[in-house]
Amino acid sequence: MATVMQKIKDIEDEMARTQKNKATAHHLGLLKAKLAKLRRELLEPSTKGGGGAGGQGFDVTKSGDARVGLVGFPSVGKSTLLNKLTGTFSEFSVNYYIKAPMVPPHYLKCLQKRRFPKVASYEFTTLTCIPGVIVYRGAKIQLLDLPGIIEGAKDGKGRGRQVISTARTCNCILIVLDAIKPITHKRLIEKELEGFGIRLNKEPPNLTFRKKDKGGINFTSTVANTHLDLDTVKAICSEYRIHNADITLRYDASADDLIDVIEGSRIYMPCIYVVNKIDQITLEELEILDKLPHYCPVSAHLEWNLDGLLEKVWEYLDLTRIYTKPKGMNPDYEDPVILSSKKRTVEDFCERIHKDMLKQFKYALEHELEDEDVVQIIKKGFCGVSGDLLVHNGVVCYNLEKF
Ligand SMILES: Nc1nc2c(ncn2[C@@H]2O[C@H](COP(=O)(O)OP(=O)(O)OP(=O)(O)O)[C@@H](O)[C@H]2O)c(=O)[nH]1
Ligand SMILES: [K+]
Ligand SMILES: [Mg+2]
Repeated sequence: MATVMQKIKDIEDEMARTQKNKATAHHLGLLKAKLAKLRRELLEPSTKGGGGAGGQGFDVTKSGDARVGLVGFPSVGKSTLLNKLTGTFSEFSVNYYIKAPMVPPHYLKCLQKRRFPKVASYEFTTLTCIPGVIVYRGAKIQLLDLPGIIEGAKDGKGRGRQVISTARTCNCILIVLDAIKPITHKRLIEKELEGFGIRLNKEPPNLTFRKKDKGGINFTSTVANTHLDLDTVKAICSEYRIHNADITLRYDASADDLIDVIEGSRIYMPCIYVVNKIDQITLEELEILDKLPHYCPVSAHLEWNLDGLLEKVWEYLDLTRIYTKPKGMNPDYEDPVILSSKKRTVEDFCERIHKDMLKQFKYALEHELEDEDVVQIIKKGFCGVSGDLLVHNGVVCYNLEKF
């Protein structure tokens, strides 16, 4: 019997042979669905087809407000970059904690155990996942240096699957590229991540897919669509043994988008292409790189543009800083509470600082907080305090005192 790997290869070959046109669209859709199913099979730890590390990532405790993973081919400079970022920005980095008066004990513990990844000219210098932490604009950002991956990583080559499984747990991925290596490397790494269900710099498909008991496949679209027709949609659904469903597109979705929705478990993640070793290229080449979307050229070794990179990471993480203001004191601008921009209601804020606090609020929980808002928490007694919302010069106060 053909292995899963062989089946995947056969389908990929057939897709490459098949000309793309209206007549073959539904057949290609079917092949894509088959491929997605086989890839999932490969990733499930229980199946025999994949071998290797299954869907398990490295065992590194998540810490801080956000996690950023460095992914790339061997020897592109991932470890150099991590060392420089956590070393150069010492006022933001681990040293900060040692000087800071209120070092959370678990951070101290992880600092004492801290290792710096080894840098060397040979490939596969880093064989495990090495975490580092920086503090940037008050946010604790965990950086993960990951072993180099090679083509075929998602299918079990090298430590690739472990690397990509770990990448799935990140809030942002840095694909590190070598400025003097072929540009095709970018596409190869993207393919490896995509094969593992990671979608880069992409919003979740804006389409609804609702299974039902009867009525067949009902396909509607609110916009003109160029990729999907009823035949293709039916072919994809039949591959998943779905015979009754309502599908509504609100944009020009592709067969892959529909498959992503049916498969579920896709992760939509911001990604920055960090082109390293720009000390090796000409100014003209650098100017071209600088204009490409999502690119950030750096030289880790010479520490060029590392501040630019951090700024971009900050932008892509899209975090919201909320300062707290103890009663009768100035807001604490040193140690903000960090929220994701997608989860930043007062309720989310309370949940972050204390689960119990949530019970004490009755009002204002739905209010969305803005970056650099100040929140004053005034607690009184233990009983059901409720809140009055005051917004004053961009300062948000929850005045609970009068209750
Ligand atoms: N010229 C130049 N060389 C660099 C730069 N950054 C890293 N290097 C060199 O590239 C080589 C590989 O660096 P590493 O940091 O070990 O690369 P890596 O991606 O962690 O490699 P693996 O762990 O093996 O996957 C080393 O010889 C570094 O000195 C840079 O900005 N410019
Ligand atoms: K190396
Ligand atoms: Mg390394």
